Amino acid sequence: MITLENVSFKRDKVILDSINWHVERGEHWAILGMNGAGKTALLNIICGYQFPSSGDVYLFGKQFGQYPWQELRKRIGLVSFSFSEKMHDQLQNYGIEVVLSGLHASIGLHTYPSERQMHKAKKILSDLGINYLERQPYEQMSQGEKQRVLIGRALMAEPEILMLDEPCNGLDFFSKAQLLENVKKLAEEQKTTILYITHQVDEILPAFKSTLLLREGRVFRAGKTEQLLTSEQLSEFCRHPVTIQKENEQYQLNIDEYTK
Ligand SMILES: Nc1ncnc2c1ncn2[C@@H]1O[C@H](COP(=O)(O)OP(=O)(O)OP(=O)(O)O)[C@@H](O)[C@H]1O
Repeated sequence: MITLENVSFKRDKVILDSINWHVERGEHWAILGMNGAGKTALLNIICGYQFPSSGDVYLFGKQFGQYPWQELRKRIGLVSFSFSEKMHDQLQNYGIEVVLSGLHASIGLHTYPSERQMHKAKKILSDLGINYLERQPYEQMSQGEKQRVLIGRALMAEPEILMLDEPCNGLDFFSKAQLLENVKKLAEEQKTTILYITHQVDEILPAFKSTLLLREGRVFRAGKTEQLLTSEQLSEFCRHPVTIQKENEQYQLNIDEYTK
């Protein structure tokens, strides 16, 4: 579904360095890395918002550069902070309108929705447990509510890949739990492949069976989450001793020096 072969992305410095990565349909991946590791750059390359400096990118079996990427991009739902920053056109819009705008993968609602589309948007809000936001202006929503409405917006076009770029940033623990519950449900439904970017191990849900550890623009490890999220692997990844514990299916990371 997604294949990256020796993909590098350079500006005044190397941002991604010889990335090799393969995602199969139906897999759910967590992409874990520190600030500046290149996680967002990686998503931007896959979506074709940034062009690789070298290497090959394949999406849905098509090679980047050989196919109109804007067509392929429609099959991806992207929820990212930088995107939500561009939502000023939507500020006055109700939750239902924001979700409906996802139909055309564009900002703003350009055509009047059909009854079927309206029904679908309402069902999405209901499935996400946020029907109460249907008639609430986007600008009046909390950060957590905005994020969940934006996930709804991404789902409107029935994406084959759902990319969530640090969706819990800025959320309180309750909003975070609600959002993660939504993501868990989506992952279990298996209708879409999920790529979930985070810096926090406690957001790596059991449904994310695969994890990519990205460090300084390189793949440190990619593989089965349960084999990678160990104290040993993450201490090497962080270049600092850390302890990983798993309680109630949730990973916790403690930085050893500070806890002893
Ligand atoms: N188009 C660009 N031009 C120049 N530098 C860039 C560009 N895109 C990313 N960078 C730089 O590359 C590095 C990786 O950025 P990126 O946003 O991908 O990191 P990240 O892993 O998503 O970080 P964070 O967790 O802080 O969001 C950063 O140092 C960033 O400033």
